[in-house]
Amino acid sequence: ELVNGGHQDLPALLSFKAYNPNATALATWVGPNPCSGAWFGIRCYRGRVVGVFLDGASLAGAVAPLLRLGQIRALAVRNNSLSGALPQLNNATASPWLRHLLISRNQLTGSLNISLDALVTLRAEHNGFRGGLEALRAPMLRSFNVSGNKLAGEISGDLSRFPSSAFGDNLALCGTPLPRCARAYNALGSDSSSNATTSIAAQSPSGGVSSSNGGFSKRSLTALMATGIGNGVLITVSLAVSVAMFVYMRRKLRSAKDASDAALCLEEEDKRNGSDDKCQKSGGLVCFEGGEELRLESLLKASAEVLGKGVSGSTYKAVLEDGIVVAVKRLSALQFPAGRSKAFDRHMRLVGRLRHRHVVSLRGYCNSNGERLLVYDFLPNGSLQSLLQANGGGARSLAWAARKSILFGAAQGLNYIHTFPARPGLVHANVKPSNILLDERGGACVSECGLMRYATNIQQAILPQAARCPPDLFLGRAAATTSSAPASSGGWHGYAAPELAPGAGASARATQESDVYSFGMVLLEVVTDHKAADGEEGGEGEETMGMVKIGMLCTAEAPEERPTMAQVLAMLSEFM
Ligand SMILES: Nc1ncnc2c1ncn2[C@@H]1O[C@H](COP(=O)(O)OP(=O)(O)OP(=O)(O)O)[C@@H](O)[C@H]1O
Repeated sequence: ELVNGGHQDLPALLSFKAYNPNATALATWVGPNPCSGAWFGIRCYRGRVVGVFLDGASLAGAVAPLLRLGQIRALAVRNNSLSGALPQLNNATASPWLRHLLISRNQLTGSLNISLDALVTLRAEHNGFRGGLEALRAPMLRSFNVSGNKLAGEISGDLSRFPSSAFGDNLALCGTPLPRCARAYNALGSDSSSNATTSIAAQSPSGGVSSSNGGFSKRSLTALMATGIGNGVLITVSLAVSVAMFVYMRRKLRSAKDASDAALCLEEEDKRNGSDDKCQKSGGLVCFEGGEELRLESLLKASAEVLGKGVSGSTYKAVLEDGIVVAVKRLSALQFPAGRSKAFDRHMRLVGRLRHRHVVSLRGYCNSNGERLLVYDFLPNGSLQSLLQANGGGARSLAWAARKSILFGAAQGLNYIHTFPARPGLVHANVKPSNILLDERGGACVSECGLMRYATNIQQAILPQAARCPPDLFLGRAAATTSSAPASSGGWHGYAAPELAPGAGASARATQESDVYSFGMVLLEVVTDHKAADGEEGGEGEETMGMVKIGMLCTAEAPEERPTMAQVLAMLSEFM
């Protein structure tokens, strides 16, 4: 590491320090050897600097010198005042080992001209980057966000696999996962057009329509979890558990050499040494693809609001320190008692692998001390339930094309789940409108795959038999609502298949056939609600009848008579 008598990485670090001669964070950057162990925020490996961790250190100047460090693998300088352009980064100009580049919330400008084979994390949100994304090539990228910049142009190729929240609030980005470039597609109808390109950061605090206490003021997730929503006994227990977990995690993190370092799972990656296992232990949180940056500590500290409470638990919208928004589901201790932990873990690891544009991605989960938290992508446009419930004719204004698109999307998501290579095959087990969420474009995403198979007291939540008839065809909205479940109950309601009814026996388990039944119930509600509200237009009457037929097939009494989701999808595609 010594070149001409000096440490090879010294010039780059001192160039950076020159911008910040009086910065407290860099006060320890003195002496000839950055790897002496005394330099704050520096991580070395075999005598070379491999990590620089200076988040929130009130630093100014250019980031370029740090990117000249020849062996750097992780650079985290979020929440500073760094400015100037990001240099062109490729395997010749930058460290070929650079895996994590976290530069969000600075004042960086210029274009994102990056072509790095090893790059896994690129967090560049909330800067002033301009231009397009065509010069961004990083085949290994798993965690990515460029929202809140001034980017424009088409999102194409590999980058399209990231969620729309990764691109939001830019000047003029378009193409999958954002609306098409030529003309913004708006599946939700006229009123929601402004939502189509809204960034996570710019969303309304209530996250669009939700079934819940919309006016809840923002508080930390720990505080909200501790307060609970309506369960006095759980307050103390959850507070104790949360505080215990928090303290435990803090101690663990403090013992680490550098707290920021922990955020990158760097050590784990070094240990795994190229293993392609995508799950990493991240401070008590098992994280999956796209959730690598999640830490339990920051989750618990996140500002949060209640989205709603169902039988399986409570769901919160949590805004993390770096502006990332996630939905955190805290499973009810009653429904998910501590036992069967291994089976639960196995299931979650499987669900964490589901990646489909019509399935809400699980980014991580935590299962310890009886506390079970699931972290999902936050979907900003509420659920199908909230759409159908919207009063003042809101549901009726949902265009026929949008209804078909939501059903088609949900069917694709379910079909993906059913055909996912797993033994035994995956079952959703709780298909209902509140578990069909809407993304930025109004596209449907199926949420909470398989959770209910691990609930133990679910029978208590089942509504009376009377609530389980399919909604009467062509009834008005009010009548249809009465015949299905009270939407706010959040329980296992009228969408569940008859073979799972109370009294069917403890051994009655949800199956792919019962999922098809529930989907059929949802379909009938969506289709008949429209007919009652809007009257016929063009070929819609015929289409309605055709769709109703599909719904009736799905809701056949005998499970074996129901079509598979693949068949349902094929039938639905006739109408798309
Ligand atoms: N990932 C998410 N993004 C945005 N909103 C969500 C997300 N997950 C759930 N929600 C919303 O939060 C609310 C509560 O959801 P939750 O899953 O806790 O209850 P539920 O679906 O009503 O009942 P159940 O417990 O049976 O699933 C619902 O309105 C749901 O649409």
